[in-house]
Amino acid sequence: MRGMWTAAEVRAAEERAPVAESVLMRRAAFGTATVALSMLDGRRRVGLLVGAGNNGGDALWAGYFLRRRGVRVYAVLLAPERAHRAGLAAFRRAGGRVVDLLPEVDLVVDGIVGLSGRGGLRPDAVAHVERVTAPILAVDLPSGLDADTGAASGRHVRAAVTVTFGCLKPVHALADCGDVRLVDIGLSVDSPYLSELTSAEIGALWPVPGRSSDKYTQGVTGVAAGSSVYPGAAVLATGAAVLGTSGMVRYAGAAAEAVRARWPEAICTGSITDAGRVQAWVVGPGLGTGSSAEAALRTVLEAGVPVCVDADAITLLATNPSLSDARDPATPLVLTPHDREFARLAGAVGDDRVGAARRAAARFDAVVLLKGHATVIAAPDGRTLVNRAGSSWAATAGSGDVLSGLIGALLASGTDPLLAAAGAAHVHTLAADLAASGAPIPASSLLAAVPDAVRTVRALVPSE
Ligand SMILES: NC(=O)C1=CN([C@@H]2O[C@H](COP(=O)(O)OP(=O)(O)OC[C@H]3O[C@@H](n4cnc5c(N)ncnc54)[C@H](O)[C@@H]3O)[C@@H](O)[C@H]2O)[C@@H](O)CC1
Ligand SMILES: [K+]
Repeated sequence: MRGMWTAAEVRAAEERAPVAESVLMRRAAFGTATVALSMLDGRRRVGLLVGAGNNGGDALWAGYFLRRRGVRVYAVLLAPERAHRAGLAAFRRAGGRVVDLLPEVDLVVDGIVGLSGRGGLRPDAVAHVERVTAPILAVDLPSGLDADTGAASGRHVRAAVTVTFGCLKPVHALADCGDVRLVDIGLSVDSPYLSELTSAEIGALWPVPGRSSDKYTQGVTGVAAGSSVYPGAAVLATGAAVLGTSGMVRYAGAAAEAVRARWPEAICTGSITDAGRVQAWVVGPGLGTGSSAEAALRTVLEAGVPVCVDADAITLLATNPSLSDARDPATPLVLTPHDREFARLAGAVGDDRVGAARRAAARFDAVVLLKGHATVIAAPDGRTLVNRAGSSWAATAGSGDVLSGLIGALLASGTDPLLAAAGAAHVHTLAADLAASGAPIPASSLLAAVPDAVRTVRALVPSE
């Protein structure tokens, strides 16, 4: 698990550190210089863009270390009177040159602004950044991005590599920071604000049958989805539940014929009340928002088993909040909104996607999976995970139906709801990458790649 901490948490850790800020800065700068040398690969000209604070200080000290390795280093000071004094003195002593405009260089170090950055790049910084043709190494984070939210409220630096210190920050998973390198500077931090599971961890949590397993061991997933207008959503969600685990799947709804034709292994009925026992329900994809859909949602919420509420069922919950009263508060709920569904349910997402998901998770006492290129998954107890997509191929019609089917299958297996949602999101994006391999794909191809994706993450699990 890779943890990420907010700017405030990093500052608190800095204050607790047993060494002075200047020592931390030199460690950070030495790490930056080391990464810069690896990027230079023998070339010898570096430019620094230096802002007003300690981020610029890191860059200047990195320039000092680079000078000691014989690199020619030029620095543009964006706020000369506020440039880090000790860093600038060391840089000059070592033979670094302060210039008005960067000459042609092999690498540019972005020390414009770091953890304290607010808003996008200022116009003077934009002018310097726009002239850059060399790869950019961002110090701590690409300037112009927000450390905690990854949001770009204006122009920002596009970094080939970001070098960060002590611990990762949310921006490193929520925005494009290029290749992120972490340098240990001896900070100690508590439990993370946001975490990302590794593929091997997803592989380890994925339910697989043991020697004594039967079709019930991994639970029975119920799928209440689809309608005569949208039978495809039912076929996709049921298929994902079928392929996600080796547990059994029951489908209940108006698309029973279509589901039976595609997935003979699913047990199909026309109504939820006839479906029999399940260990988790998926409700919503293609269900519609009429009275029968509302009745279906109410029935599964009353069933006393974990429920994944997706698509139309989210809209129903948003328009009729009293439906939540049907739920036994002890049973887990997973909500899987995209931004528009989230807005109906809990107000506009805004720039702070992690904060928005966390607030909604607390308010609805549910795991909230907020879809995006970086999908944020928040649990009511505050644990928050992020799943980064390797590509955007999963952004296609029907893709969400596959995701909710996978979540349902993991919930039925008894997996912790936060991990069920995060595990499903991970396998879902991986399946999209595997299926697409560089070309657009329909959701049915994504679905067909689910076994390959599960195999891929399972293969990474270290054998006992
Ligand atoms: N906190 C820590 O533990 C450590 C921090 N270090 C460095 O210190 C940095 C944080 O330094 P500071 O808190 O001095 O702040 P920054 O260097 O991030 O920002 C400095 C000042 O720039 C101004 N500013 C804000 N937004 C701006 C924008 N969009 N454009 C231009 N100027 C803007 C503000 O006046 C701000 O106080 C970190 O990102 C990291 O690089 C490292 O030296 C290692 C240790
Ligand atoms: K920076």
